[in-house]
Parts: sequence; structure tokens; C-alpha cells
Amino acid sequence: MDKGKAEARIKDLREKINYHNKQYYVYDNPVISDAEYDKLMRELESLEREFPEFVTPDSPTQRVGGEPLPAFRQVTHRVPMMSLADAFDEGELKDFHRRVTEAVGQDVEYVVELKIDGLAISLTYENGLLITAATRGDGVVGEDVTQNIKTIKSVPLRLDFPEDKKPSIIEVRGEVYLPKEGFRKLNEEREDMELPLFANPRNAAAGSLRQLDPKITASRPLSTFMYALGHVEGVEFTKHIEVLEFYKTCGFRVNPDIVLFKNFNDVMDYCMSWREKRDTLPYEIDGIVIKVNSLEQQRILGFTAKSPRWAIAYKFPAEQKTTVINDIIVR
Ligand SMILES: NC(=O)c1c(N)nc(OC2CCCC2)nc1O[C@@H]1CCC[C@@H]1O
Repeated sequence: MDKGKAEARIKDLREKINYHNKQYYVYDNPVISDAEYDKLMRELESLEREFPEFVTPDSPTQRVGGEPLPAFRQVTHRVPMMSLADAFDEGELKDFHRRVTEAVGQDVEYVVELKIDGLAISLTYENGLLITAATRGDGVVGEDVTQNIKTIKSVPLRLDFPEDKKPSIIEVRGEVYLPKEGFRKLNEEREDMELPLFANPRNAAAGSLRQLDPKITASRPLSTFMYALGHVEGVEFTKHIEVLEFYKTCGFRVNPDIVLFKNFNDVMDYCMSWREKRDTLPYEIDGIVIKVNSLEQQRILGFTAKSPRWAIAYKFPAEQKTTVINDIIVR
């Protein structure tokens, strides 16, 4: 094949495969068979081997990257990754709402999100290309896990910006998690290989992401939900719900059970409704995150040393797991 045709075919294959990755891993709606997908990938891999000058960083072949690292580099977050204050009952939730309304002195809308039980990450995109991915670490300094994050198909390597919002730099924050089914299968395999088991999906996700060898991360069915904004240049947002809509437009996974409420009683009812419902989810959650929607009101409320005053995590009571062993109830 001549150079010009090869370059055009490589570009066409790259766009087709990135589209099908998004359909399968982000919208959970594949439109071609695995066999057809694999055929496209094999053609792209062989053309890129023959014409390496046409390989680009957002090519799907660049996901399972390099050699194992000797160690993780450290990354300082441009904007610290805060933790969340906890509320364990409706009284503490009402206290939060009272503090917020007293401080802002006007009506407050809340965005309510499931609290995904995985590990937090921060993805930095420059001119739409994924440059750095870092764990939260201590909130200020995290570990560079870029090569590992690239193996997660729901993480876009390049963002499709809408015409009116093209940030030159954007730090997209969210959670990497291991779905319950993936966790079960992984521990089953480890049991067969007489390896120590992971205690829970969060530990399994952390263990899978903080691997020095990207091929091991690539073998784990990790997924993501994005839920917060770090540093951004070139775009202005006024509401948190706009940030989440923007993330969906760019091709990130955003949790489908996020709801905007104007009335705090509805917020509390929604939190309580998930105490039982969470067992039906294909991933673990350890609570519900409630955030003030207006970014201006968030600025007025500010932060404590550890966490924002404009957000709180409602934590579920520890599941009263009762097991019965030989008719003896063990609580
Ligand atoms: N785990 C979550 O689902 C979650 C969420 N839905 N939203 C946020 O918002 C951040 C933004 C400012 C402070 C917390 N954080 C979350 O989890 C983080 C990970 C580390 C500390 C929080 O638990």
C-alpha cells in the first residue's frame, strides 16, 4: 500500500475503533461484533507496524503501553484532591443543610451522586490529549499511573470537545472501580492459583491500578465514573451539573443515578432509598455524595483543611451481615 493511502487508512481505522470503544465501554451499546472489532484492531496494528511514522498518542494500539516501571513517579495535583466529611443519619444531614443555607443566605440546589467505592484519580488533558493520570495519594501528591489508566477502555485518550467549550487544560476527577462480577471472578482465579484474595472491590481496584506492569492492569476489568473538576483553563462553568454534562459530551462515563434536587427533604429520601437498592447495583457504593450545585455558592462556602464545606457524604449504616453457622447466629 502506498504511504498516502496507508496514512488515510490508519486515520480511518483509529477513528472507527475509538468510536466502537466508546460505544462498548462508555455507552454500553456495542454496534459491531467482537470479531469485527478484533479484525479492525489487527489491521490497524499491522499497518502501524509497517508505517510507524503514522502512530499517534490517541491510537487505540497505544493503550497497552510500555514495559513495567521500576517505580511510580510522584505527581503534585494543581488543585488538591479533597476528602469528604461524613454524615451518618438524617440529623447530621439536616445540620449540613442548615450550615449551607445560613452561609449562602439563599436557596440551594444539590447534585446527589452515588459514592462509588473505588479509588480516586485525576486525569489531566492538554488540548484534548490525555497527558497524565495520577492517584489521589495524600490529596496533594499522588502517583503517576498514566500507563495503567490508558489500559482502561472507558478512559478516552483524546476528548471530543463541543464547539463552545475547548479547555486548553482540564483536570478531570473520578473513581476507578472494579465491578462486583469482575471482583468475584478475580478472586476465584486467585483462589485457583493459591494467591491471597482481595478483601473487597476497592482493594482489588487499587491493587490493579497500582501495578508497575501495565499488562497486569490491562487484564483487570476496571471501569470509571467521573464526578469532579480540578484545574481548568479556557472554559467557565457555573454549575456542577454542567460539569457532569460536559464530561458526558466529551466521552467520559458519568454515573446514571445522579440527580439534581431543589428540596433537601427529597435529597434525604433519595439517600435513604439507596440503603437497600445498592445491592442491585453491579458495583459497590459506600454512601451518597451531596454537593451544592452552584459553583459560586461553593466558592462562598469554601473548604476546611480536609474537605469542602459544600459537600457531604451520607454513609450507610454498616450492613448488618448475619451468618448462621450450625443454627448459631453470628452478628
Ligand atoms: N467516591 C465518589 O463517588 C465521589 C464522588 N461522587 N464525588 C466526590 O467529590 C469530590 C469533590 C470534592 C470532594 C469530593 N468524591 C468522591 O469520592 C472521593 C474520593 C476520595 C475522597 C472522596 O471520597
